[in-house]
Amino acid sequence: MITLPFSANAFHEVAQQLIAITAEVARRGWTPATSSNFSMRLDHQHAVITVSGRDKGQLTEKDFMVVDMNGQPVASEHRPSAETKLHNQLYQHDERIGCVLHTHSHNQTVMSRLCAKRGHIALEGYELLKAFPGHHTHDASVKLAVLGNRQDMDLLSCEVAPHLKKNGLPAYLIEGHGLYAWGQSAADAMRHLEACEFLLGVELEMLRLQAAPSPRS
Ligand SMILES: CSCCC(=O)C(=O)COP(=O)(O)O
Ligand SMILES: [Zn+2]
Repeated sequence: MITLPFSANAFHEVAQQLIAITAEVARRGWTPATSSNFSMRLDHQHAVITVSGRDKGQLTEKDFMVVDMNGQPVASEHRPSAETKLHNQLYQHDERIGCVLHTHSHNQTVMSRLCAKRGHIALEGYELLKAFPGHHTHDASVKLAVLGNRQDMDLLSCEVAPHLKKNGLPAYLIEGHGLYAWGQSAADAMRHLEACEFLLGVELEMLRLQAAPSPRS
């Protein structure tokens, strides 16, 4: 009998939670063309993450695997997500982080390109800011960081590191790429992802309306 260095029951439970969330995220169209990746902390030393290259709208338990906190596969022949390093960076940054969701929605991609030079998107005056931890009023201004994209995950994680030190929103955008959002639980991470997606959609709509000729002119 093979002894696994993690609990098979815990893997099953975590994979089922991720399957439910990813099916919903994919249904909303935020995971085109096999993009996106999803993970949850399994225990102190392990995380469950999507296998690289899978259609994220069709995930079953076979599309998840376990990695250690250095991103090495554990008891799996599969290749973990190409972006495993960014997930592990978050788990190592804060022991309380339990789930990381990465998506490539239309709104995330367009807004990341429009705001890349500024390096952030200011979100102000929205009741939905209260979806983020520590925010109790619409009357606030928070910055969603927009980081430069890189193919080298070591370099990309270096872009991310200063953002994590600032203790800002539990999310960041990568230019022309997509959004990372996280939380203590899968539900928290999903709430943060949904709030970012909604607010980016509203900001994009406002930019469109400001650019359009007014109906009276
Ligand atoms: C086809 S999208 C390019 C890779 C990417 O950005 C992504 O999110 C999916 O990569 P993975 O290795 O996790 O499937
Ligand atoms: Zn990606």
